[in-house]
Amino acid sequence: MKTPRPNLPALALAAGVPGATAPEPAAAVPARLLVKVCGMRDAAALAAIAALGPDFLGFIFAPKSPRFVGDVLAPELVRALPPTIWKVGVFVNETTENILAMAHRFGLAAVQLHGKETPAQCEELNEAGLLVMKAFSVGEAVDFNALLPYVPYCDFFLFDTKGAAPGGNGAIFDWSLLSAYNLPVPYFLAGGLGLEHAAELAALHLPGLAGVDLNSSFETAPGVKDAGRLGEMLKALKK
Ligand SMILES: O=C(O)c1ccccc1NCC(=O)[C@H](O)[C@H](O)COP(=O)(O)O
Repeated sequence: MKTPRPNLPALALAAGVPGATAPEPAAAVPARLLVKVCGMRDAAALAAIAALGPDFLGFIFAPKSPRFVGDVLAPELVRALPPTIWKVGVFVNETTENILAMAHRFGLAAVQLHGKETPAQCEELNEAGLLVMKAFSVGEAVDFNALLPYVPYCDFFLFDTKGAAPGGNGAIFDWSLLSAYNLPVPYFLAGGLGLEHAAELAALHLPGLAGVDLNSSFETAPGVKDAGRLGEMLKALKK
């Protein structure tokens, strides 16, 4: 059974995706940054954070991460989240078979590939009906040409700070590196984003920027998100 996908046209419009069409004027959302809260692991906070209305919630299925879902979070809790929120499984160099099994078990509508996944694997997952986000680590420079083979199979890219771990390093990178972005895939900005960046992010204009990814800066412990601080951030970003 396919997991129902939230309203992609409305999200695409919000993100300024080229060629996105309005589903109905009433359903169109004002232009604003999409928000993904990543690394959800704490059952106690899940409902409170979902109630804040993030566009995407990320669940990490990389065993080495301190935010690894493992057996900590019951699949039913994830499946029961409102259908308006995209449930994203975050994977690092996982097989397509295992990704699809987890997507089915947790009712995931989207996958974020945070390792060395190939365009062919993105294509397989896209053909399986999942929204595909491919993450790329950013150091001193970005070679956008290297991303070209991924363009046909990805709904979003995600640019994250290069660090010791594949993700969740809690450090920002030089966002001005993205001012030369010229590909048709919208992207999320990730890496160490915190409340202190809210005003700058709300005013940020970068080609292709669709949303922001929030993670370790909003935690009291790895995987334990602070709903109060996240609420403040969402409010600031939606102004
Ligand atoms: O967060 C993790 O532990 C993680 C581990 C392995 C792969 C990906 C991971 N996170 C994916 C994300 O999208 C994070 O939100 C992103 O890396 C930014 O995290 P942070 O720097 O903590 O804001």
